[in-house]
Amino acid sequence: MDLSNRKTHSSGHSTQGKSSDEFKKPNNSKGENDIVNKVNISAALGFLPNHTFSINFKGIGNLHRVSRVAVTSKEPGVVGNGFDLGIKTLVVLLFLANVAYQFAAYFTGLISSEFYMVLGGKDKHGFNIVLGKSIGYTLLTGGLLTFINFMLGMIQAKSRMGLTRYTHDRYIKPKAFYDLILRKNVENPDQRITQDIDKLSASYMNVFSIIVIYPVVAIYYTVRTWLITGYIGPVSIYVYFIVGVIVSNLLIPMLASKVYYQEKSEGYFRNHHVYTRDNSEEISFYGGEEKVKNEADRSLSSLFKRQKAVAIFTVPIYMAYEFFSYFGASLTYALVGIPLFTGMFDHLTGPGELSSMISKSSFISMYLIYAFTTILSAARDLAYLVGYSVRISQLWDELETINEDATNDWVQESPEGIVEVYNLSVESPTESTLISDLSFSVLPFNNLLITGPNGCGKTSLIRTMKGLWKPTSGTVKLPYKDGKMDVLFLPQRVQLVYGSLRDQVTYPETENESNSRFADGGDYNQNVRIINILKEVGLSHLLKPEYHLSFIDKNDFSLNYNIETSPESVLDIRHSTPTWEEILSPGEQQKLCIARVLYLNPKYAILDESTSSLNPQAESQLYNALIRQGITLISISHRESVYKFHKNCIRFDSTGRYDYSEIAN
Ligand SMILES: Nc1ncnc2c1ncn2[C@@H]1O[C@H](COP(=O)(O)OP(=O)(O)OP(=O)(O)O)[C@@H](O)[C@H]1O
Repeated sequence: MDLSNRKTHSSGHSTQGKSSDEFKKPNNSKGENDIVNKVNISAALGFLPNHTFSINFKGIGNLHRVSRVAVTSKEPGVVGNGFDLGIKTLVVLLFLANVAYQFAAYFTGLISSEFYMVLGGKDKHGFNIVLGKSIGYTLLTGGLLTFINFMLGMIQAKSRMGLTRYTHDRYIKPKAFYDLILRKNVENPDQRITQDIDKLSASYMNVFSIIVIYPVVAIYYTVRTWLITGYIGPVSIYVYFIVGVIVSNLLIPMLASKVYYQEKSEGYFRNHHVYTRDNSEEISFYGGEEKVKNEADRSLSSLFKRQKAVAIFTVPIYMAYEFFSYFGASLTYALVGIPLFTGMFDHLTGPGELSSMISKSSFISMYLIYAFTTILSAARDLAYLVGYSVRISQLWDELETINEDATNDWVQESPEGIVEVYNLSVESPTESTLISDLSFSVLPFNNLLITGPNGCGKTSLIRTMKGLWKPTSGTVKLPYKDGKMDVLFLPQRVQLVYGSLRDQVTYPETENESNSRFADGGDYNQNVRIINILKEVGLSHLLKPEYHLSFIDKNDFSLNYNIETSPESVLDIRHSTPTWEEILSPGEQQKLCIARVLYLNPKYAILDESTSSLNPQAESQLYNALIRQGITLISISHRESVYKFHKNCIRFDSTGRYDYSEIAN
């Protein structure tokens, strides 16, 4: 039997195995590969899951839940379309291919005994037949393994797609991800969505097909071994594995904890370099290179110590692994000695008959060992799968809870179409009072300025008005148009989006919404509108092709025809990476956000420090543009320069009290 084939087959799932500690550590993709490689040496030892990942009914329930979502997903691409088979069909094909593989592996394994027979008997005709059979079986086994790996790849992609879309539908929606991140009950949701789902998808169908098929295979080869060696053969193989499991269970937890700490240090070390990259300009201005280098070196030294510990603790594991690998091979031949020396093979006298029987017997006991290895490694992988599905289910449970109580009934539609706040009291998540009993209303064109010391709760007020934070009491009434809030909230931190200049200005309007808004004049009107707005906010230089040429990817550029002659095509250049933050100054970024307000044209706009990076002249230009367009403004600002654009002012103190006054302009 060609062991390399069997290794290829098992590699489809064995690389998915993880140290239990990995589930606790921060996201670190390079480190994860390392840990997998290190722990993978356990596969041949037949590692059982260690105590942290005992498989219980609840865990299996989660796995069942996750699998059901993957298999029943109706996402395009997951269900069949044309020649593209659906996930359920692929799972059935995978199972059948695994069964077929068992037969092919059996006949391929016996071929060497047939070779011994024909070679021993110098049977040329027989040799040609066996050679032909050998080539045929090898092609069949190789073909089946390729097919199995292909099926696994397809199932992985499809189940990942189904699970991720299911999660996206619950996660990326109003309040859901905001509340999830605010509550902090489920850590690292991003890692669960991008990594855990992928890892789970990669192996669970394979693990199931193994767990369904291999016990039958193990029973079959146990009986065959028994018939050749008597009870002693299967018993010694069983004992061999029990010892292997015990040894591995003793050794792996020792290494796992060392690897966990190494991974943690690895994460810190990487963070230092991410920090250096993200703050390159600031570090250079401060001249902080030496300080930053010292920190990075300190982090490297800590990582080095932990890496050394892992290397030291790996020694006994490698020793055990090597011993068990070689001993397993010797054991199969030792077992063949039993029938040989007890006279069971004495009737074999023909040329090649004895060596053929030895080859056949050793193959059968070797396959029994292999079946055990596969079952045990699948059992270990199952424990990890349960771990992943528990993490994914936790995320779903939390999202379900959030989505069930995702009410913001304190925010209501104002019948008068104005902004009104009644007796609003707000606490921070740490339950300190920020605002008590606040009431005000903002009539159209009566712009309101909100000011007060840092941290007094100005942004928290607008969080509550948007429905993100639940107030301890009070209600908010806002104007609505076509069933949607007619108030645009511009957050303090600028958010630029992936995509073109057009996407920056039109965010968060969807393409369908733009299309219906500009249905009469088509794209042209939208283009004229965006170009005029960009000119109005002082960003007309972004409309020059030369401005983009130095930043765009050549491939992207080739998608944009007429760039030299048609200024509006400049709106659609997509940067290959999200470079808008890099290429625009903070002031330009704020101008782009105001351009958004002008484009979306809401009845009210709430601006949180939205002009803090602008010079007074640019600030005036933007405020005048907004006022000219008839948008009523509620501004949060510390700047004296904006007073003149407002009629009224709310000034908070740091105890939750406030003072409402008219601004004398
Ligand atoms: N997620 C949070 N968890 C705990 N405390 C928070 C959270 N968000 C805000 N706070 C606290 O609530 C208080 C009010 O914050 P808020 O952002 O409303 O201040 P602000 O008045 O807008 O300040 P600034 O003028 O500096 O922008 C602060 O003390 C802040 O630390």
